Amino acid sequence: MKFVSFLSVVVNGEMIEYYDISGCYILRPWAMSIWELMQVFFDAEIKKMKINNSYFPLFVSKTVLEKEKDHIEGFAPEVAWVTKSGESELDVHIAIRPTSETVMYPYFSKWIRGHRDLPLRLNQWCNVVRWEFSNPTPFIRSREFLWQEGHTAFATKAEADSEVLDILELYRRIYEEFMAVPVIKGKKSEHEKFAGGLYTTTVEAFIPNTGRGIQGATSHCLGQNFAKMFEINFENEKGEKAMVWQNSWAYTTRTIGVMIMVHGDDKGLVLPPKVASVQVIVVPVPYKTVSTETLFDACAATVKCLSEAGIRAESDLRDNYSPGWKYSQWEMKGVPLRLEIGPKDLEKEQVRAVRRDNSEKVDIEMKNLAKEVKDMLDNIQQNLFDTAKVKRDACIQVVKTWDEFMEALNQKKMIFAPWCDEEEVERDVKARTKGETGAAKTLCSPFEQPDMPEGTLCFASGKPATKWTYWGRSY
Ligand SMILES: O=C(C[C@H]1NCCC[C@H]1O)Cn1cnc2c(c1=O)CCCC2
Ligand SMILES: [Mg+2]
Repeated sequence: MKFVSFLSVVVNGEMIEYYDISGCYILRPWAMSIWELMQVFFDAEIKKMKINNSYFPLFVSKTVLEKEKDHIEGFAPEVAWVTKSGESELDVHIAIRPTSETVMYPYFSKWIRGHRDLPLRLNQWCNVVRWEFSNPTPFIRSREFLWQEGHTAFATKAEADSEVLDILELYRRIYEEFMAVPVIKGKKSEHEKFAGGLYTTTVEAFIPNTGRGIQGATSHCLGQNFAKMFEINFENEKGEKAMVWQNSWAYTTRTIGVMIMVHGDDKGLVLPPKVASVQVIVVPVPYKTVSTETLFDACAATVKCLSEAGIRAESDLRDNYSPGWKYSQWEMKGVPLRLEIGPKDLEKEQVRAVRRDNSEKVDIEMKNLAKEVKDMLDNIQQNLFDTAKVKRDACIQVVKTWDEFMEALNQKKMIFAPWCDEEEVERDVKARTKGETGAAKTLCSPFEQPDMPEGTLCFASGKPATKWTYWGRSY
């Protein structure tokens, strides 16, 4: 899907309404229902891990936000401030949270005294504000977005390291099992990681149409950096004073934008069944040989049968639109499966099923309806993932030299290259590839590392390569 059609599809598909403040968007039910379906899964999973939801204030005072310079300095321009209430100036300016480390951690320090207070594991579902200036895009880059942010504290590094990967697996599942989007699990480079942390793990997606990588979600080990900053100590079993080991992790409404870009086609949105609030739309095809009432009753019975089988089905009985008009509207909205019911179908006690992913048409006997539709929805979910994976894999290009790298970059590839893992070299690649379409950067070093033959040299520096790393232009 071309980028320009992305902007029109999210509006025509009734997901987004533009708002009069740039970079802010209205999430209409067609989008909010996707967010909620993912939230149901993720919230249940973190509850199984004994992680508790909480809610911290939206506002953070200037003094607290700027407690640690290096945490905030790179981001300062993005922070939105409240400076007045009514006509009177606030003596202490108040920031709107762009993330909640500085909001939460003074209280982590207060609540964590002994090892029995650990692990402390909190999550919050909320909005954050980052007043970005680069091209605002619904879901992908907005000045306010919804996310969940997890913040956890442990007595040992081993526990933190383990949770980082548990959460990253949940993010992989969100993309691959719900959004049908293939992702690569890996570690961010020193240059790309969250500067306040020890290391960042990520699930990286790729958009074949634009040839850009996109960070899907991140799970950071913060080490003891914030514990030092906020004096989050505890008395360990030996009675010694020790600093906690912390993680923080988030996924955002950006996930919806990635799903749209990967699956959308020239007819509009294509929703994977797992995240479709309407999985099946039943459309009557009126004809003079049969009464509208009979037809509508058949549609209602079909919806009832599917709903009782746990399938999210609706019927479109509007009498002011033709079947054809309805077909293109529900295709634009990306409903995975359409069932048409006309006089012939009634006679033969069947329905005409039309798949949104590959436009296949097949007749289904009414008596097997629920089972056949369920199998078809599962097949659509799997087919969307398989198709996306084939497309994404076709974009991956292994390179060994700078020239091969530049050629692949200009062919909008997701580049896999042996790298010396030196930060200076990454900075240099960024500088050498700067252009109006953005510089190349590391996307991640995958956990699954192919073997590195003895003597392999870094594509950019010619030094001995130590890591296979994905590179590309990104969002
Ligand atoms: O937010 C994080 C790290 C972390 N925050 C909590 C959830 C996980 C992870 O995103 C990094 N970060 C990004 N963006 C900004 C900040 C920032 O710390 C601070 C202020 C302005 C913008
Ligand atoms: Mg940012």
